[in-house]
Amino acid sequence: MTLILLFIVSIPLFFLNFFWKTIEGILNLRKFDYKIPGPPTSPILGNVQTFRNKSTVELNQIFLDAAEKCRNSKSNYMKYRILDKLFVLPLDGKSAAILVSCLDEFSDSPNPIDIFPFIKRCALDIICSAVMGTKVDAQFDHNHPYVNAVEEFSVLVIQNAINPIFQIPPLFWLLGYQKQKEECIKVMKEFSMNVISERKAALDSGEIEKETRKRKMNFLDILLKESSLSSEDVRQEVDTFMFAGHDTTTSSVSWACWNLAENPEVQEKVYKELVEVFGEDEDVTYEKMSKLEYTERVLKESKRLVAPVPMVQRKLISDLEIDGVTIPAGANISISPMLIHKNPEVYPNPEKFDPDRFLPDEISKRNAFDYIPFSAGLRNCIGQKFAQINEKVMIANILRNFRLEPCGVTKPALEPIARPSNGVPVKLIRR
Ligand code: HEM
Repeated sequence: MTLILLFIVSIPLFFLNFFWKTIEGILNLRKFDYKIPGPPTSPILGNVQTFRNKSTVELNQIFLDAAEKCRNSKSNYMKYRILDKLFVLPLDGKSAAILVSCLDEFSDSPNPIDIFPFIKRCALDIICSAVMGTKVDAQFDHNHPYVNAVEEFSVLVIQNAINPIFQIPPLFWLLGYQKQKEECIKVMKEFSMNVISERKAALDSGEIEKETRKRKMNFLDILLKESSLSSEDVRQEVDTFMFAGHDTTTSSVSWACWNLAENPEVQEKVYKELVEVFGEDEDVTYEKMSKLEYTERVLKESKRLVAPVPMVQRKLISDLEIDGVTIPAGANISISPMLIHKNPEVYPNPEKFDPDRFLPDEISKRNAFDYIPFSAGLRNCIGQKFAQINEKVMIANILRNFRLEPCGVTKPALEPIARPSNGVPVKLIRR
């Protein structure tokens, strides 16, 4: 009898324990509710109704937790030094060339092909070799355990951000997602840890020469040189770069392809520029990339039209007054590059795709904060130079080989990274 009683009492306690964090979070948020103008919030549910299928308060929390962790990381300062080095890595023209050969199979087919997964696997290959100095060959080996784990985990993170059901730990667990998440993390951790240990051993034994002028170092080598970092610190940094780098680049290149497909006259101008700069020479060099001025404007305009990171989050450390409304210190706020980029006072006819908005004269008329695809301030994107050069390499390879024709419709999904909801459905016409 006592056992049964104990069992009955323990069930609500068990659930209260699971829910406590959620309840605490809601109570904390409600402290600020009444001071902030905007859609009314209901008890317990808060803004869930308003944000359902759009963005969520939970989404904010995920970003805030990540930012908090990063802020406390001891290698934070170091990242800024690494940035320059990451930029001078040899260009990865090989991965982009593989992308072309993978797409070639579908060229001139009467059926449309979604090129989004191809771009994603190429971005993963590029980032893996730049960050870890290793190959996962995602473009060939679609069943590579690391690649599968990264993809599965990304889906779970997105679901976690947009689906309030995922915020209820017992449900998350009961539906089997917790186990799936843990397995993905295990595979990813083991993979990066193995790469780190092997690289460390090779560096220590002299099998791979330490920093030399001949061999440009990858991100992992630079981290391993920092004696203050434990292997776990290094792993966390590597994983951050992997995750911050590959989905964002995928989104950006995908939208550039889509916008080019939808704007054939712009696409032809890019192709003309590529022919002028490359001629018959296949080699991808920094010099050639710097000459692709029109292509650069196209990529910038594409990130204006669809910001790959639609929102960034901050926690206010002091009161902030905007237009006579005070937002109190401690509030979580979202800043939306997506909305800022569509301000008609700054960008007339904002839905129009017009790369000439990024001619030097036009840029000089605007405030620097009118265009923030990589965010702004101290915590802006650390990989932006690296990202921009790789975007160019991928677009140059695709467009030199294919003409893109749009098929169907695709829209930015309201997720932490603006994935095209319907992929990038195009016809590939061989040049
Ligand atoms: C087109 C591609 C990319 C876009 C649009 C993009 C955009 C962003 C944005 C908006 C942030 C948030 C900053 C904030 O909270 O204010 C960010 C952070 C970050 N990005 Fe990128 N990113 C891209 C590619 C990359 C790449 C390729 C890497 C690594 C090689 C990278 C590494 C990072 C890191 C480490 C952070 C966190 C910085 C910090 O917290 O100090 N990103 N990125």
